[in-house]
Amino acid sequence: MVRLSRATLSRVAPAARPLAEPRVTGVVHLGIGAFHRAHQAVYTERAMAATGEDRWGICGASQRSTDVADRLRPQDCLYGVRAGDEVRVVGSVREVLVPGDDLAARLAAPQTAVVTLTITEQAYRRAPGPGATPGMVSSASSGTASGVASGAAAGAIGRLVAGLRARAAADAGPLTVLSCDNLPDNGATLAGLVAELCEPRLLGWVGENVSFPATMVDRIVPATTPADLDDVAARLGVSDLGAVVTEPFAQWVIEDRFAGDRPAWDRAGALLVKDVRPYERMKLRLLNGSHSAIAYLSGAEHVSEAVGDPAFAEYLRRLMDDDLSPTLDGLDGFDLAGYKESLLARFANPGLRHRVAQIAMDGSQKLPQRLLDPARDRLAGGHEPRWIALAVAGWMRHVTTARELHDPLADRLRGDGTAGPAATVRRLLAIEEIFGADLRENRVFTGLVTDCLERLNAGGALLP
Ligand SMILES: NC(=O)c1ccc[n+]([C@@H]2O[C@H](COP(=O)([O-])OP(=O)(O)OC[C@H]3O[C@@H](n4cnc5c(N)ncnc54)[C@H](O)[C@@H]3O)[C@@H](O)[C@H]2O)c1
Ligand SMILES: O=P(O)(O)OC[C@@H](O)[C@@H](O)[C@H](O)[C@H](O)CO
Repeated sequence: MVRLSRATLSRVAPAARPLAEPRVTGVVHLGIGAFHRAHQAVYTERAMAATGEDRWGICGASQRSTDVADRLRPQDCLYGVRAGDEVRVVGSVREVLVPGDDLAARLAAPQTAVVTLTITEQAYRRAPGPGATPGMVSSASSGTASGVASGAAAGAIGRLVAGLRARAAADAGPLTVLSCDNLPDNGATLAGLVAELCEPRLLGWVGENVSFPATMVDRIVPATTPADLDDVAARLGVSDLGAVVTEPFAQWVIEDRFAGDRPAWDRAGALLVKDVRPYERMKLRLLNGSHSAIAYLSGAEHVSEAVGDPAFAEYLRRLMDDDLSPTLDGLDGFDLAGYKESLLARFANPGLRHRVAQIAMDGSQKLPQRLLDPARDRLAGGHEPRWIALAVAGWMRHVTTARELHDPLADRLRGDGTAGPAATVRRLLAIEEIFGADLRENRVFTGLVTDCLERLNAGGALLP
């Protein structure tokens, strides 16, 4: 079958062709994975279509491999997004850079006004040790602020800082940097990590010229499978190695604090607000918290199968109702009950082959914001977060028994397989990077997690 490209677009049904054809690159994106292609790139294309502007083309940068570039470059960076039964070719991406390409030059270009990032939670991790560089876990000892300045060896945030340095030198104007990763306070978190890597003069320039608004992003985008590619090709009539499959739902809430110009994302359905935090907590705790519970407790291969089991769906309801939603505030007038039911319906979507193994990855970087912060809130109010404790016990069982463990802390998480539940809980709760210094001291929490792990190991029922 002929490959998707500008030259073969005429074979695609008119209704499935791109909505916009940008002529200028105004956005640089770090970490051009599946999520960016199905979320920010779609909003950006719709924004251009709504305004007629053609200056918000995207330059995507792959940080770690040439895979996405190898797929998209032969297709003139066009790719299909299938949401439900609808497939459309997206035209907002203009260029994909690979490691070694001059990312700093793109960040320093005056027409670049916005940088977006989806570099995964672990890329924001502060590696242990003095002078460590975020996203540089394995080479922490060589990461100093001046080492980052030299560029190539540093992680994604180091490369962003190198770009900011080039932009400051070129006096290329203000820039907005938007973290679109599933982290609490993602804007402030990123700003803090950037600040740690800036020398004083650059820090002054960043303070005056760069903003880091917080964002809440939502759209379930599983990793694309070969079957997805076949399906999209059949629907488009051309082969497409960059396709992504997602759900019809999409949400983007952005703190309205831009340093300069931006695409009209509000015209594409994004919500620009003063304070993202209530939305961000709601989504990280209810959606992502439930996702992690599914990943460590359900035993299913895909999310839809897990929620198809009525007993497991009931567990998720109790987790959300009893332990997670009571920790949310600032949502007056918002239909929280409707939101929770809509999450279960989204999870049940049989068209999304969302593997629980994908969600289970890097749990040490996800648990704190998804499940441990709400557990703290409940404990502080004198409540027993038993459903959260069950999910945490599920994670403990996972990290101590998984044949392959994908986690930056894997070496510290694996056990020798001989310890009993109480010793396992004690050992894992002592990892401060995950549990802080407080949870291991909390008798209620320790007791709940130990009971749950005993029950799980004994093959006990999830619901008492
Ligand atoms: N997929 C979703 O449903 C979804 C929804 C909301 C938010 N997100 C956010 O987007 C992130 C990426 O999801 P995805 O589905 O695109 O994943 P993906 O695996 O398709 O892409 C991940 C991208 O991040 C880069 N990356 C990975 N580790 C990195 C590191 N240490 N430093 C720098 N870059 C790194 C990869 O090179 C790749 O470009 C998630 O971790 C999450 O924070 C995803
Ligand atoms: O993408 P991660 O690895 O942060 O987490 C896995 C899922 O929980 C997540 O991707 C959700 O699908 C997404 O956050 C929905 O908006």
